Amino acid sequence: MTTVEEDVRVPHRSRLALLGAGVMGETVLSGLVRAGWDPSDLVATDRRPERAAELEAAYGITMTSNLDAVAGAETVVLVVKPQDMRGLLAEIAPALAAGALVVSLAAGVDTGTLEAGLPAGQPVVRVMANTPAQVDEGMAAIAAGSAATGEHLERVRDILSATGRVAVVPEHYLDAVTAISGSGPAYLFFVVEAMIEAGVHLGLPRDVSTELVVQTMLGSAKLLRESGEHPTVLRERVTSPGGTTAAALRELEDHKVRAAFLSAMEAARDRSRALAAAAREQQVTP
Ligand SMILES: NC(=O)C1=CN([C@@H]2O[C@H](COP(=O)(O)OP(=O)(O)OC[C@H]3O[C@@H](n4cnc5c(N)ncnc54)[C@H](O)[C@@H]3O)[C@@H](O)[C@H]2O)C=CC1
Ligand SMILES: O=C(O)[C@@H]1CCC=N1
Repeated sequence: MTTVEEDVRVPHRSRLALLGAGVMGETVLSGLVRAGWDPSDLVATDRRPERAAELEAAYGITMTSNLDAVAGAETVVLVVKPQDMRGLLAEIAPALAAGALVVSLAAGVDTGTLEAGLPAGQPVVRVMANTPAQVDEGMAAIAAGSAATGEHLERVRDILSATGRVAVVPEHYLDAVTAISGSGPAYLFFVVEAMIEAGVHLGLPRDVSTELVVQTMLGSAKLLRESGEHPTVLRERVTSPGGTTAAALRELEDHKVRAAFLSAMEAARDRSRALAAAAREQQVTP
């Protein structure tokens, strides 16, 4: 890890500043604290004062203004919504230390758009993460902007690997990554919800149905990971000829559930592209 350079403007000498401490921002911050980062090496901001107070109390992290946070930070992590990125870049660009690494977790917003809102040559890394990082089982994909080096990618990998797995990918994969692993937890929770309701419909008490479904989801994920088998093989092992599973799967195929998943993920990919286009149109030069 490089050291923070001396800078007389610096009110907080942080290693990492995180701007936008909502759901995903807290996911990153809490993971770093769990991984043993000293809270005094972290500084964060949120434009909602009550949210800032909540995180300060929960993690002992200094919550400050965007400009204070950015000045002197060697890594600046942006976790605001894509629609709020333009304003945030314009606000922080004059205060960024030369060479500070800017990391964006926003869906859609590409590194070209980020770079256009920052001083020339500022290194940028774009990330797509997900909420299972809250239990250290996250999946993140990262891509370098034009001025980011291997050292910058390694720094981001270090930050994110505190809470799960990290893949380095070409940037043009990131809209698809967003559709699959970024939004993915929501699809799986949706399936869990549907199965719990089905259990209730079949006469199971809600708590029993919930326990059955959640453990089945967890066990199936663990079996997939630990066996290394293809999901088709694992599904076939459950599907006895003429049995109950085959009857259920036939209904899922008849209701075009597989095609619905494909359409859903195309819609997510297209929305990521639309967010990128909107962010590009909003872009301002510092
Ligand atoms: N929630 C998720 O599962 C995932 C979210 N993301 C991305 O993370 C970003 C944040 O999403 P969420 O955390 O879900 O949204 P959120 O709405 O929970 O958090 C955004 C936070 O940013 C704060 N904020 C907005 N403008 C600000 C500014 N100028 N300065 C300081 N704070 C500001 C808001 O007060 C809010 O607390 C989005 O760009 C989203 O695409 C990416 C992957 C997964
Ligand atoms: O729904 C969204 O736009 C964000 C990006 C991926 C997950 N949540």
